[in-house]
Amino acid sequence: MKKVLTIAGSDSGGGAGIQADLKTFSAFGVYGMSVITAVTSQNTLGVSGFRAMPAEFVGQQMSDVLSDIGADATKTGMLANADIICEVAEKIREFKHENLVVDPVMVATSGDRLMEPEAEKALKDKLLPLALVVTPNIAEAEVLSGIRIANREDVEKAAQIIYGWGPKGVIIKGGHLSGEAIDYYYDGKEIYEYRSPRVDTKNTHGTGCTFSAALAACLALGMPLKKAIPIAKDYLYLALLNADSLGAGHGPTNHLAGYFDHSTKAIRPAKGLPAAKTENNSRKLTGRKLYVITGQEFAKGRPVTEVVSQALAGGAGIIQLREKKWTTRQLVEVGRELQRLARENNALFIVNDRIDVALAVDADGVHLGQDDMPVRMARRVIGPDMILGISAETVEEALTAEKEGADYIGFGPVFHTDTKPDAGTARGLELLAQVKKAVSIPVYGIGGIKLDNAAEVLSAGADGVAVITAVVGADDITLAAQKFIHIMEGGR
Ligand SMILES: Cc1ncc(COP(=O)(O)OP(=O)(O)O)c(N)n1
Ligand SMILES: Cc1nc(C(=O)O)sc1CCOP(=O)(O)O
Ligand SMILES: [Mg+2]
Repeated sequence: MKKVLTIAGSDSGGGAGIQADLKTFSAFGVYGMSVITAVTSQNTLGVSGFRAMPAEFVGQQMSDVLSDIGADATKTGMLANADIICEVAEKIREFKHENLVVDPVMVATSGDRLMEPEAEKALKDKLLPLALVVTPNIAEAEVLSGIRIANREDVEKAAQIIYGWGPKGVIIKGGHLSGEAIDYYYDGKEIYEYRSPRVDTKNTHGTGCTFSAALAACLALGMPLKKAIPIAKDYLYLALLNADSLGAGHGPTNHLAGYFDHSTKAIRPAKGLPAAKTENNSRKLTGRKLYVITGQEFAKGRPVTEVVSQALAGGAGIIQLREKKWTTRQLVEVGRELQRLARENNALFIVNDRIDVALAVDADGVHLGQDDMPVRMARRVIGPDMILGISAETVEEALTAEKEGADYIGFGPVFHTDTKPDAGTARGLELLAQVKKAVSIPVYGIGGIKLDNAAEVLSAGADGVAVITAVVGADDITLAAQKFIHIMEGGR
């Protein structure tokens, strides 16, 4: 398991601090450890008081966990005073810890101070230079930068000033500004925006802790910051959306919203967690130029398993099970067999339309169209590691699919096809080229692709071709697949 350490204060109310961090770590499937800097006495209405730990005892906790268990990422939250900050910074340096998320906790949602004002200098001088990223909200960014923030321009200025204190990145969380919840990430060169719809709730206690803990968990899981930020943001969005009103004030968010559905009282499977694709998914497709899709009615009476075996023998890199008229039982039975055949041949196996079948047979991926489950929702259901292919016939559809979590685009119909009666008119090679330019995930051309036009499809930019009849309907399936590959590798 990846291991994540939080160095923060205990929240007796359970919604922020150490408690929020550990719940978040659990939701991301990482092993959570805690170094407690202070014990606060608080509930949803406010903080009635806190007792800080002696600084050297904070250091002792850090030494004990880091020398034995170690951590793939660490986050800091409430550090209470300058002595603790200096001690934490020293230990971070001693253990050469790089994946450090600093959440500069100064004031609670309730308005209560959680850090002595004199400690700000220690935070800037000692800890920020060690941070991979610092995650102030607007109020904290104002304190750290010394400027008032009212708009995006001010955010940029503040981010640059804070960057000057030494962190490798700055995320200013715009949740406290009005309108959409926009977070701004500054990497020293550019400002990136991450948007999510605003959740209308008073249950915002612990949002900063939760976001930074999610970020640390993602870093521990090996994601780069640019990838981790939208995932942490998505996780927080779901936690806010599913927050129950506990207590009379600002209630906590629902850290385990991805696991437990309060409306049905059902434990959700882990695959229901908010998830974003891994970078790796698209890379799994690299070099796989021939994508063969089944279609029993075009197979001249040969069983689908035989067709697929022959296509694999000819070098098909991806197989899709697409049988519109089959029962679920047929799909899972044959699906299981096709998955086995694909693995044996080092190919990928994708199921068309049916997420449930794809999950049931442990397929490598699922392919969905524009009328199927929305991409984000599908991604949540299948988890981060399964390949998600999405059909698109315009640049806009392709861009949206990519943004929402698709791993590849099936663009079509490139040419006229009778195989899919509802496919619409041919979209052409020019539009294919535009789609390819617009997205950074692989694009497969589909629809009416034959041996005599496959090379043009690749020249227009496609990463490969997806075909039904040209392979499934060929007299010699293996030979047809081999010829496609030969042509696409530059042969004639
Ligand atoms: C690789 C690939 N691209 C596109 C499609 C078409 O999917 P969809 O638009 O959902 O239509 P149906 O195939 O379900 O009729 C595909 N299957 N594969
Ligand atoms: C399944 C499918 N999807 C299409 C799309 O445009 O999205 S065209 C298509 C049929 C592809 O079959 P053939 O290779 O026989 O033309
Ligand atoms: Mg479909």
